[in-house]
Amino acid sequence: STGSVVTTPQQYDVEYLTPVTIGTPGQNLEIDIDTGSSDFWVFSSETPKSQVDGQTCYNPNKSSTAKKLEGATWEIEYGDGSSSSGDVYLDKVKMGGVNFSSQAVEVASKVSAEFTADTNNDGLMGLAFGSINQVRPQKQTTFFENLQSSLDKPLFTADLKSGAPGHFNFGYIDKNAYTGSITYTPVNSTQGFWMWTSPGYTIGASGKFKSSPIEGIADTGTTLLLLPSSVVKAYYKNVSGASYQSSNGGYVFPCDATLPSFYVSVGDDARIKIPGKYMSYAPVDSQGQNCFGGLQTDDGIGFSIFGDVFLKAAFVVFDAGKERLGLAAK
Ligand SMILES: N#Cc1c(N)n[nH]c1N1CCCC1
Repeated sequence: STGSVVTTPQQYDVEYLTPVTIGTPGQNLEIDIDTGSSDFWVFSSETPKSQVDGQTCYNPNKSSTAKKLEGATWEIEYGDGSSSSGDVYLDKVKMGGVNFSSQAVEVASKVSAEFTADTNNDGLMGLAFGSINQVRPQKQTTFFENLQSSLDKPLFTADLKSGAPGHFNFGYIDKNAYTGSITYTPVNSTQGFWMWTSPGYTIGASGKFKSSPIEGIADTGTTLLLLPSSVVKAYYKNVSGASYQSSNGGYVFPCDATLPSFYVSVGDDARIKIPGKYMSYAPVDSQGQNCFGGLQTDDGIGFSIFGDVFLKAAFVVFDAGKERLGLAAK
């Protein structure tokens, strides 16, 4: 089998939302596919009304195929401090034309304010590795892991775009979705993530390559590109008026500043070009005078995060069959 589903950016490409259908009859939700976590959880009939602000809620009591996973509970806290928790049902899940009949659907009986405020987002589908799933007493496998053996190829691809809809595809590589060739690099999944190491980077079209291994995760659920502070400092030295502003929580610069492109090396002789315009995320003031950088530090995380600012510059193959990540220009 193969599947393909459209994913649509929200304002400033802060996140990408993807349609999914749960249960019988189908209940349609919009979720955030997150390759940086491994739980599929949704707003539900069990989420307190005070914590719901327009989200679509999955109601297992209205699904003839829903089965409660007795005794199972889950709770998750993300790196940004947001969190959610609840219990678990098994139900049919369909996305992009592929379906799995007994997917663990983690229904939220509590969500933090960040999720309540994210009014178009009905939940998260984690597509990292099941080893970091938060359901107890028994961890659950992800939607992709459940599909894997029935897919034509044991992989999925992400084609996120700047300010336009893109696609997640399952089980095949769309040759029309990228240019040139795909460079593959090993994935270390021991921490449960799609973790890989870039050999280094280049700042600007005429910049010199800096050999400096950067270990990080390919994470569609993180908006920005989070790299070591030495790299980030070196980049913003090239941006006039840029400074680290603790009040804004990161590097800020005049919105009319010229931003150099940033090249992330992959394997021995390939690199992904992030255009300068992707390196500006959003205005920090209502006048639109100063802008928050799309590149910020990975301080305190323990590894770098190749989030949407990077991923939307590439065609990305998440190849579980060969434990590798493929990257191509597009
Ligand atoms: N923090 C964080 C984070 C991450 N590193 N991957 N996905 C994350 N989130 C998904 C929804 C909220 C945060």
